[in-house]
Amino acid sequence: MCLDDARYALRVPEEPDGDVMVQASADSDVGIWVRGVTRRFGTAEALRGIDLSAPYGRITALVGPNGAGKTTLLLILATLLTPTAGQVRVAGLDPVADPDGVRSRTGWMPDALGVYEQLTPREYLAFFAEAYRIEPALVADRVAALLARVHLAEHADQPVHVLSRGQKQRLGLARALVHEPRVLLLDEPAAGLDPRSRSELRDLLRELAASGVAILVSSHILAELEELADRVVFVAEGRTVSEEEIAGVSRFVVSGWRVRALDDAALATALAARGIAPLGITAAGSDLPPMSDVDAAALLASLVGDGVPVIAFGPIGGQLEAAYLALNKERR
Ligand SMILES: Nc1ncnc2c1ncn2[C@@H]1O[C@H](COP(=O)(O)OP(=O)(O)OP(=O)(O)O)[C@@H](O)[C@H]1O
Repeated sequence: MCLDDARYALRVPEEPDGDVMVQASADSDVGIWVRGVTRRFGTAEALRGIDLSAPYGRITALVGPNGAGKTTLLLILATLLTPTAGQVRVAGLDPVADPDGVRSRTGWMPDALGVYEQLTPREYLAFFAEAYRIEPALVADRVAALLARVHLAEHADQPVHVLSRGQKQRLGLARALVHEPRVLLLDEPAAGLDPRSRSELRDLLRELAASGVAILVSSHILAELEELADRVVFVAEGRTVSEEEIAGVSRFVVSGWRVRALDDAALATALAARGIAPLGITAAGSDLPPMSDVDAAALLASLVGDGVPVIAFGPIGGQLEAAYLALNKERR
């Protein structure tokens, strides 16, 4: 078990399940609200000015290169680090002034989960439920429901050390949910998960968002975040570079579009007739030069209208990846 995990669970408020008034604030309609946050470690500036919002009911992706400050920010939101300057509200509360209040409303899943290897998943979750002061009569049912929800019911009574990495990851998610948080912070939650587990994680996070939870998730797997998230916050060198709706990131597409058809010859003929020369042709499809969303939509419609059996048409590398690369290019 890592120290942060123990500190996090054990410093919880006296009555997290009670009707605690959420501190009124202009920003209490968003789960997470961050303005001008900086954090220094000695002379190193890990965060130099982060702004972001993560609304309730939505999944916000935190995207940035190695060392951008994502984990530092998540630790601040989880009350495990204090900011050097700036304002932070999590579930309407200030993590520095009211860390216990924030912890009672926040689920935190770090990238490397420390677990008590000798406990079983059932015992492990019951331990955290107790640490969060869940009503004892409710613990067994809540733990059983969580184990089923993360597909660990059949391993519920084996020691944690026999679980695979992916199964431990799912146990970590169950732990983050044990006190039914309103805000969920996930650092690289899909690391170590196989494709099926990733898709189940996606479904579970979508369900939680639909029930009103504000979710902030960092990951390097952009294609996956693109399917999962509603919004994205790009960070680099400790600063927010851009905050976007996923639906709007297509405006960043710079690297071109990829089209694939069941009939390669028909596609080649149709493109040539429109004066479009592919930049390259691979098994993945024909790579076309950059064009606007509107032009891409018109081209797709006209190819389909002419009977070309198109089976895929989209930005090369995915919209989020294209936006990420475009932003990095702008910055250079
Ligand atoms: N305790 C610390 N002491 C000194 N520097 C630190 C400390 N923690 C983080 N940093 C520095 O702060 C910067 C941001 O680190 P952070 O771990 O937040 O980045 P990240 O975006 O999560 O990176 P990654 O994607 O690689 O996990 C890095 O330059 C890192 O070296």
